[in-house]
Amino acid sequence: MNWKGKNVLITGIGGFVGPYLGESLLEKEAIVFGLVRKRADGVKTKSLEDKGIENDVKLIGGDLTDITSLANALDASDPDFIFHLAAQSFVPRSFENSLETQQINCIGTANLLDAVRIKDIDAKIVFAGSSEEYGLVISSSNHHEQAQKKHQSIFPEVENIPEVPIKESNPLRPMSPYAVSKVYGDFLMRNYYHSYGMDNVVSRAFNHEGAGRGPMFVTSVITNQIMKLKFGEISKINIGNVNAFRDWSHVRDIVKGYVLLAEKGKSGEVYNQGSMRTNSVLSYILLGLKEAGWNIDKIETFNGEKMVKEPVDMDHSKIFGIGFEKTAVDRMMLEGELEYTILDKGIYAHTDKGKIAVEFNPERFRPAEVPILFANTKKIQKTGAKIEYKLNHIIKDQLNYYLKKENRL
Ligand SMILES: C[C@H]1O[C@H](OP(=O)(O)OP(=O)(O)OC[C@H]2O[C@@H](n3cnc4c(=O)[nH]c(N)nc43)[C@H](O)[C@@H]2O)[C@@H](O)[C@@H](O)C1=O
Repeated sequence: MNWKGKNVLITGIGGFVGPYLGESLLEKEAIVFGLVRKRADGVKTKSLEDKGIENDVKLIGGDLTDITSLANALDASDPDFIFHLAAQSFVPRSFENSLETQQINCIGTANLLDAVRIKDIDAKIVFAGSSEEYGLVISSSNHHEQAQKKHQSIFPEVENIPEVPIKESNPLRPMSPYAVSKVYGDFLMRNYYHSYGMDNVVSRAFNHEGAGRGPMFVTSVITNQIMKLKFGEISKINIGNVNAFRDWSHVRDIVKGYVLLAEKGKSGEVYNQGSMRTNSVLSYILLGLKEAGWNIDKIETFNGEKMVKEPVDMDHSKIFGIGFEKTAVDRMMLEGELEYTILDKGIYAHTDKGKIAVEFNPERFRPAEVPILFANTKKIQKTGAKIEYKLNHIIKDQLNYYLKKENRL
């Protein structure tokens, strides 16, 4: 498809993904408009400045919760395509500020859809849904059994049949207000397609990371702390639930997917976006330490219990099709009843440069957790989507970002 001269409106262009998408569409010679929230000191453009595209995108001040501002943004941009990325996207914040999340993510999406409908704008909309919509997913992994049992009471219809890798047809069992808000947007997009013939496509992207990822998300929390360790600014790693598994992609691969969905995605349909690999938070830490120059000999809990018999192959990208039994977390669970020891305290990673403490902080745990996410992306692959970045490339990009002192927090 030729993007030259096409008008594109990106909501949330000032966030993490928006600047990457804006940059990619500018390279294709599209005319990029971006909705940014107005603040007393003007519009927020730091993430666009970091990419050097702040003068190339046409910024429109507005707010999803104010339908008039959306109508104005549609007038100003006359879009052929809309990428609706704007959202309150941090899961813990959605527990603390549930209504704010519903206002922005639910009402905001409804406002955008209605503004497009009422103004009779002929634009294709790509909506940023989320893998969080799947929520409680049944895996065959032993160590998730406890978490699954605990939450099964919320979803009594759950059967114990493994559901990973997760297809688009998987039941949605959202586990946070954020996840519920994305289910709302996902269904409303499709409803407006069925009801009014609007050209709406839903992306359900699994976690995506890279330089500039918000500092509160776990991969930033980890890589920021690893670089601080490296420079002697802290002496240990502070983290929450290391047993969670996520399907982490590079943001650039997901952005390519968004563009392909705009070009080839079918209206009214849903497409997973992810890497088809899954790794634990603990693996991200260990792999991060390795990338930053530490060689890990063994891992043990603070109580001196051994967690792995030998160093683990920490890039699990090849495990698809085999199961997750070979990951560090699974091994430690298979070796004994270590779950509570681990969750309460922490581990030491013994390295060639001394031992590093990884402390599990109960304040970083969530009221409800999504134990595992692992994408089946066969559907989007038919549009030509491919994952190019390996996990260690993503980690390297993030470590390089935090190499700069001014980026470390
Ligand atoms: C696709 C989806 O992706 C993201 O949602 P998320 O998966 O909640 O991302 P996260 O990086 O905050 O957490 C990942 C996992 O890591 C665990 N974890 C442990 N320790 C810490 C910790 O210290 N901080 C954080 N944030 N998480 C921690 C935490 O409990 C969770 O299991 C958003 O972009 C969302 O908008 C979205 O749509």
